[in-house]
Amino acid sequence: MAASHNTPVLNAESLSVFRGERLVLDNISVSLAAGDAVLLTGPNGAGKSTLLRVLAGLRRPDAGHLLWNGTDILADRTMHAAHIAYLGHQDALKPGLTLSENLALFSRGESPEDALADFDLTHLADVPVRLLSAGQKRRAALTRIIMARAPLWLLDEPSLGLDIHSVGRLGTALTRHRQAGGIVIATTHVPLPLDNPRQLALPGAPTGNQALWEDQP
Ligand SMILES: Nc1ncnc2c1ncn2[C@@H]1O[C@H](COP(=O)(O)OP(=O)(O)OP(=O)(O)O)[C@@H](O)[C@H]1O
Repeated sequence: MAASHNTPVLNAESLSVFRGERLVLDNISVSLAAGDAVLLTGPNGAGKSTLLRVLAGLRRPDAGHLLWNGTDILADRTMHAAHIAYLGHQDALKPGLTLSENLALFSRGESPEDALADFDLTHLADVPVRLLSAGQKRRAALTRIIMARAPLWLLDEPSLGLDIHSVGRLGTALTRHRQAGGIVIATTHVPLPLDNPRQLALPGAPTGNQALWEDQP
């Protein structure tokens, strides 16, 4: 079943974020409407994952505004959580549960069969996730994204560890999501199977004192 969304619009306006004492994101603005896709690129440490986490409402920006259909995301992060499907570097699966059991945790009432088939995982449905390979786990995490039925996909290096066939399946899922009115924002260091994405290139760290780091969520 295709997702259907009411012409969502995401506006990020003049976002700035410090990590430790370093300004990682400096006055970043981006606006996306239904069907849009943006690739976040830039060198290691440029702030791509940080920006995704801010867009997901998982981290508060130090300056700027974040609006979903004109409403401040930070005013109601629980509400925003229903709009997003977030794929981080970790696959966020419970290793002791089977693939089906994991997906049941994210299901909004529908069976996982179609989403499992989308990533050729049907034959692994009853296998505990701890026994899956890295690429199989990544495919499982992408299956979870599909099952979230959320309009805004925030994907941190979604093709990491995928074989060529799975990259093709990812492309199909991305296209279908956009055709249904969804939005995709993805970080990547490699080409992704996305038609006509816009690109937001983050410049990366200036050379300078990096000894000011402190651990932050
Ligand atoms: N927990 C943390 N506490 C403080 N600073 C952090 C923390 N995690 C990351 N940083 C810093 O924030 C900056 C941006 O990191 P981020 O992970 O967003 O970069 P990235 O562009 O996604 O990098 P990569 O391409 O390596 O995945 C880096 O300089 C990093 O050192």
